Amino acid sequence: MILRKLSIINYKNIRSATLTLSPRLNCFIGSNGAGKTNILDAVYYLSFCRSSQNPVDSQVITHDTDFFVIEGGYDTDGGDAEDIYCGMKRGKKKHFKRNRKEYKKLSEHIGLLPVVLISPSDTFLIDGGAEERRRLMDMVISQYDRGYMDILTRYNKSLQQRNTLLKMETEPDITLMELLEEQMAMYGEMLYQKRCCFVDELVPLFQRFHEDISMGNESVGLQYVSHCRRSPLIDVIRRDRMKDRAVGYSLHGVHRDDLEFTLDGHPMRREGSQGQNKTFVVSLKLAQFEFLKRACAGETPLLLLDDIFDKLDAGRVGRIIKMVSGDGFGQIFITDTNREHLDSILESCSYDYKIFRVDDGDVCG
Ligand SMILES: Nc1ncnc2c1ncn2[C@@H]1O[C@H](COP(=O)(O)OP(=O)(O)OP(=O)(O)O)[C@@H](O)[C@H]1O
Repeated sequence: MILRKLSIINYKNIRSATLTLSPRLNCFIGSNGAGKTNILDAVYYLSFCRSSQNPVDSQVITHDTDFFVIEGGYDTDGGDAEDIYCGMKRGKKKHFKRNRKEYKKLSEHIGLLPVVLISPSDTFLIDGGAEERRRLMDMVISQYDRGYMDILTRYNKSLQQRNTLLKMETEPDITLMELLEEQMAMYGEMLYQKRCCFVDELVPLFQRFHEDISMGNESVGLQYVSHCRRSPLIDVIRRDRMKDRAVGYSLHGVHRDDLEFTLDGHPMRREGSQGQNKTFVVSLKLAQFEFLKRACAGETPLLLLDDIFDKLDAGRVGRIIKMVSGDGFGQIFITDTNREHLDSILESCSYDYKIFRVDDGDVCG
């Protein structure tokens, strides 16, 4: 997958930019706050119909303007051209079109343009709550499994309805409670199976990348933790109905799933230094890239590398540079404030590249 051309109007601090991109390597250089991340975020938006940073669409519109437009011209690995348009007026619904035809449901678009973003906020995967790690699983699986989001939505709906019953002051309708529990168990087991398959395939890829970047200096682990592991989900949900009534929400189910990260057998969150945490999440995201490349019928995802070298020592930076400039990766977008890192990438790559300078929202190629 190649993004040939990107046009942006009024997206955050980028007022107007039309970029003809390199099919391999695109570097965005500029000082802090210049708008480098905003360009990568616009690319992310075209794949996920949302910003990676801001869930409120109206907030991505440039402050004193009342609409934004992002357009991308793509070539798939199969040779098809795809023109994707997204536009929104302040206070109105957003429009998302593929080859000039508006989507009925945005979920139909997810997965068409696989993308992996590696950014400084990825360390939330380690420091943040289980929700961050579940979101990672959901985001990756939904890119190659069209039915996944639908099952997740059905599960969440049953969960919400059950939680409403649990909060009732009067005794809830037992037949309805049982029905909702059966639905939660059915959709929950389906999500569990899909998450298990994903994690089983991801772990060896992750460990290989981690070993290459850290030169085997650290031993890391990643394990999927779920209530489904213990016994059938229906039993787990029903067993604690009284406790659930006391607290007013469902204590068990795949909405409590987590990924456990370890460093030399200890929890990563307590144990890892900033550089070790960064190495962990970069390896995890590169594994996600490799996984998606295999899962998305050979369509190579775009790789967005936002300021990834911070906190890493020179050896690790060098090994990551060597990796991503190799043949296994497709089109890359990379931001940095520091020319030095980019120069070493450019030295080690023998292929086409483009450098864009970003200054206060203006982009020059
Ligand atoms: N809706 C908006 N309208 C106008 N400007 C915005 C909007 N949202 C964010 N910005 C501006 O975008 C700028 C941040 O851009 P961005 O995160 O792309 O910077 P960067 O070049 O990646 O910087 P760094 O090197 O510090 O990561 C900030 O100055 C912020 O005020």
